[in-house]
Amino acid sequence: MAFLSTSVYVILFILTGIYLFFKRQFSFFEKQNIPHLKPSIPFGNMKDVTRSVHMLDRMQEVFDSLKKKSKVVGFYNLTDPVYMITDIEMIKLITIKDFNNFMNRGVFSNEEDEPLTGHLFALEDERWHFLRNKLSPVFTSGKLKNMYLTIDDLTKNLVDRFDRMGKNGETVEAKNVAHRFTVDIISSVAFGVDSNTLNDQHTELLDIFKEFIGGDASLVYFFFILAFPKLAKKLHLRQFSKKVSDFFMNVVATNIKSREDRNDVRNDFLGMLIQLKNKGCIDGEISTENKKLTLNEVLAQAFLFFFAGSDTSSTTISFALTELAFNQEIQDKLRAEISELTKDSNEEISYETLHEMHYLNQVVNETLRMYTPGFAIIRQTNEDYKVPDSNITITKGTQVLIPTIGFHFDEKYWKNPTKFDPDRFTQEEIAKRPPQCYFPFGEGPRNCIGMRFGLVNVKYGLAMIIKNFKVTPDASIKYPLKVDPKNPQLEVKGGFLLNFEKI
Ligand code: HEM
Repeated sequence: MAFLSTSVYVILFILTGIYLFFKRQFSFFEKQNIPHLKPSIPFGNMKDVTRSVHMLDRMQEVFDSLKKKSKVVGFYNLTDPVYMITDIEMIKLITIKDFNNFMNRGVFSNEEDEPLTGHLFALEDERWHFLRNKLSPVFTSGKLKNMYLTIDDLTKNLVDRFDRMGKNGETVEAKNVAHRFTVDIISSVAFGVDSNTLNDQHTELLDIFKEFIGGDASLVYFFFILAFPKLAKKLHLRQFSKKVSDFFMNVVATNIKSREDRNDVRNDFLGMLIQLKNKGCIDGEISTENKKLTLNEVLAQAFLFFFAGSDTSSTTISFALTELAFNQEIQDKLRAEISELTKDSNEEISYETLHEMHYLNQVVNETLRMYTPGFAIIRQTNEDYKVPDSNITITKGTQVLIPTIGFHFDEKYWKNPTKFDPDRFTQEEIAKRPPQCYFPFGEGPRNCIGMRFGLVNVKYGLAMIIKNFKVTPDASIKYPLKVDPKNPQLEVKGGFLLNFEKI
């Protein structure tokens, strides 16, 4: 009997402790008098996210409900309070003017246990600064031009693949093919591996990618690590499974060694990373700091390029193709531009010609407005930050979230924002808007380092497909397109099912 009553006390004690913990966590914004949506125990503002609501839609909902109340509002990522920005002037302050206070993202990194987490996206302060300086020359347009031949070859494989599937009368899941295309490009230039997944070879890379993204169980794990990076590090949690880490470390380290043994010097990403490891600078670049990269630093960056670059680019291609399938007049106009600019060049698309395709640029910009793969930007404060012209102070060490998707659909800047309309991106229309309302690649010194490379992949892939095929939607796709809430990336519910008829 005495044992029973002790157990009841222990249970009551634990339950009271849990209740007080949630109460304290969820009073954060109330105490600061910052507007927020009521959190629910235990998920905060993340209730139903990954089940019936996509994270992107939840951010949009919070942004739309609170944007008129304050330029900074509250959002509970599970129990972790995060400040959400709803004002474009604040974007400029956080990402550019007061960058030194918002240099970091405060995301998980644990190089000791897991060297691959020492990548540019996660690194902080001086380590980030050092690597960003070292890596920036890798992404200049001159270097990109050197890699264009690789992209060119693989784009032809992409057309062949669609052609084969089209001839068989198959409806194609476009993301599956577009993802193989971007995986082939990035594994070639970042790892030195000719993966050829477009021709169904080396598909273990695709399996590893799936494992990296994970299923439902790992999504909860993913959000836990995102919300509590310091605790996750203390608990020695891994961000990637050992299988994923071992695979990449082995593949890339083996290719580095093989290139070094053969004295095989190339100008692709891996080649330049090897130069940074062995000499501390890239051939032909002037560097004030010749400190070299370690092997682990090189492996972590190659790993990041693969994951940051392949899915973002293939998602953009897939949404663009699907919108073009539903908007035939836009597709025809785009095809006319491509045909006009390639008629004197044996139908080839050179690097220079690609950059002359202004309507293609508009189509891609509009796709990235509506279907932004990086639908929010994260920063973390180093010090308390007083928000100008307000009573709000952003507390030191908390994260700040800039919901890109909220601004990309804000009627203040975009008329009829749910309509796919590339004409929003003519020079005249761009000049009518404040530039800060559109930022698919982030903003400021910590923006996307791979933007040029990503855009070339997307544009070249799209141009070659539209030049060669008439794309139509499968009857099963619903329009307007809805993203699948169960998928952490942006995917159409049911898949990007399209038909490709050779022209
Ligand atoms: C359509 C394609 C892409 C989109 C939409 C995209 C978007 C983004 C966004 C929104 C960020 C965060 C920026 C910020 O916080 O201000 C980012 C960061 C980053 N992206 Fe991309 N990205 C794309 C392609 C690529 C490619 C191809 C690579 C590399 C090969 C790449 C490498 C990176 C890296 C390394 C960072 C972290 C930069 C830093 O913290 O200094 N991305 N990207």
